[in-house]
Amino acid sequence: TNDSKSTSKNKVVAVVGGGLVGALNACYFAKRGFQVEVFESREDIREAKIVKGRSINLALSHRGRQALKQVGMEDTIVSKGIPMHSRMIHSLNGTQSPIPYGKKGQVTLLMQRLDTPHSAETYSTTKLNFAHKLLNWSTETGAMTFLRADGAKEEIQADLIVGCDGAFSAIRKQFLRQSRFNFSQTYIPHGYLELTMPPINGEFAMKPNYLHIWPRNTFMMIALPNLDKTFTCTLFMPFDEFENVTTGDQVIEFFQKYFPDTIPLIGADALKRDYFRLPAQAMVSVKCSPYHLSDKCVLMGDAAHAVVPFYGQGMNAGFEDCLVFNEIMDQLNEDFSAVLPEYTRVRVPDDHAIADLAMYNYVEMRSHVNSKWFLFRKYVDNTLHMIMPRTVIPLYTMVTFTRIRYHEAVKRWHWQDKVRHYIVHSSLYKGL
Ligand SMILES: Cc1cc2nc3c(=O)[nH]c(=O)nc-3n(C[C@H](O)[C@H](O)[C@H](O)COP(=O)(O)OP(=O)(O)OC[C@H]3O[C@@H](n4cnc5c(N)ncnc54)[C@H](O)[C@@H]3O)c2cc1C
Ligand SMILES: Cc1cnn(-c2ccc(OCc3ccccc3)c(C(=O)O)c2)c1-c1ccc(Cl)c(F)c1
Repeated sequence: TNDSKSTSKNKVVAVVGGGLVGALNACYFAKRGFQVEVFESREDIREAKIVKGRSINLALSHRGRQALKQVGMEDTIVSKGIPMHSRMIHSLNGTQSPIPYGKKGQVTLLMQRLDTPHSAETYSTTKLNFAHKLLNWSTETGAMTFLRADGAKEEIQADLIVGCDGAFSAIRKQFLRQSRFNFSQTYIPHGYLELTMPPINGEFAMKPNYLHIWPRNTFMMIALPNLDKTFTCTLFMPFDEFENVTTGDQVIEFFQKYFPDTIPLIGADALKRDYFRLPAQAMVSVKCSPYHLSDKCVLMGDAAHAVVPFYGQGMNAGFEDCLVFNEIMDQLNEDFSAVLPEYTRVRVPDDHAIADLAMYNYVEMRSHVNSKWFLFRKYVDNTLHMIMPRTVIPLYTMVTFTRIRYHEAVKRWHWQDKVRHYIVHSSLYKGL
């Protein structure tokens, strides 16, 4: 019909979910001249404080930065971020060992979760509808039903629906009823809890430009710096273990055993109080395909692929979804009937690869990564890379500091493992 030829000017794109990926997507479509309506179930976050239980700070790396750059948002986010150029590995005896990420400029950037949603408002053609919760939508007519704060139901139509409503997506529910839709969901036995490490005499309690890691096999903790000179510490531990720690004294005993250096920095009283502020949160891994439904609807971000946070790539992968979709919109000049299936064909293998890599990291770290092993592994990676920079690129480097497609990085990593095996073994035989 001739309206598919009409310019994007008078087409309406409904972005369901105003989180990190929804907000960025709104910018991408608005920049193209579409009329964008964002529907977000939560109240306007300018009123609401920190969302309960959500990770409040995140590691932004290369893929995410490239996506932000495309819509001119990189500078504002980067200016409010703190660069982390190395990991700081905390051993049980309190020794701190820095391991640089690699070359200069290879930094991961601390990003505050609350920064992006309102960036979408910079475009006049974008309307943010808060307190609009999607209840259902029809795959025949594309009509969406929203529940508003006043309890009224509102029916909305759009030329394209972009499902960015997170790991428990209501948009994806309709996909589950389509034949040939593949879906898997796995909860891991670990939970996470966030603790705040306050500044000491107005200064960071630890070195700020590092991603602090306490690898203790089953128990892991990380600390990311915040602009207000606090650190947000995230403790990862099996739910069974969380259930064993029920009193303040047991918390201190546990930290004394595994993270002794953090007790004076978090403060024993704050530790006893904050530890019980919220229950440990669950972590789920969701994989599905296809990501689209005819020329009507497409899933992006956690709605398409929720990953466990052991690679710090969930948001980066979701942001890269927006960038890849935009590249395909250019290639197929915004023809949704061609863009959507091509997006599924290109993006599913990569998002499934990072979901697998994140789960692999979780299993690796949970089973045998303590500080010695962490240091050894990274030392080997960095040394091999120094000796043969074009032959061996550490997997973490490919994932975090390049836009090598996630599934290509995995293929290359398997190939490198063979090469490394061969080098080690052949030199062993020579030595014998
Ligand atoms: C502990 C932890 C640490 C993490 N650390 C990192 C990190 O360091 N780096 C990184 O890249 N990623 C990290 N992540 C992953 C990152 O948080 C997610 O990948 C990212 O938030 C996904 O963004 P999204 O917009 O797709 O989904 P969400 O951020 O979940 O946003 C979904 C939005 O949709 C709204 N919504 C939901 N249902 C409806 C509905 N029915 N109607 C309307 N609106 C709805 C929600 O209110 C929400 O605002 C971490 C995750 C966790 C849990
Ligand atoms: C938020 C964020 C950003 N990046 N990373 C990350 C993840 C894994 C890493 O190595 C895995 C490994 C080290 C040694 C041996 C095998 C695997 C490294 C690294 O190489 O520095 C960095 C995280 C993160 C997230 C959760 C936990 Cl629990 C954690 F520790 C870190």
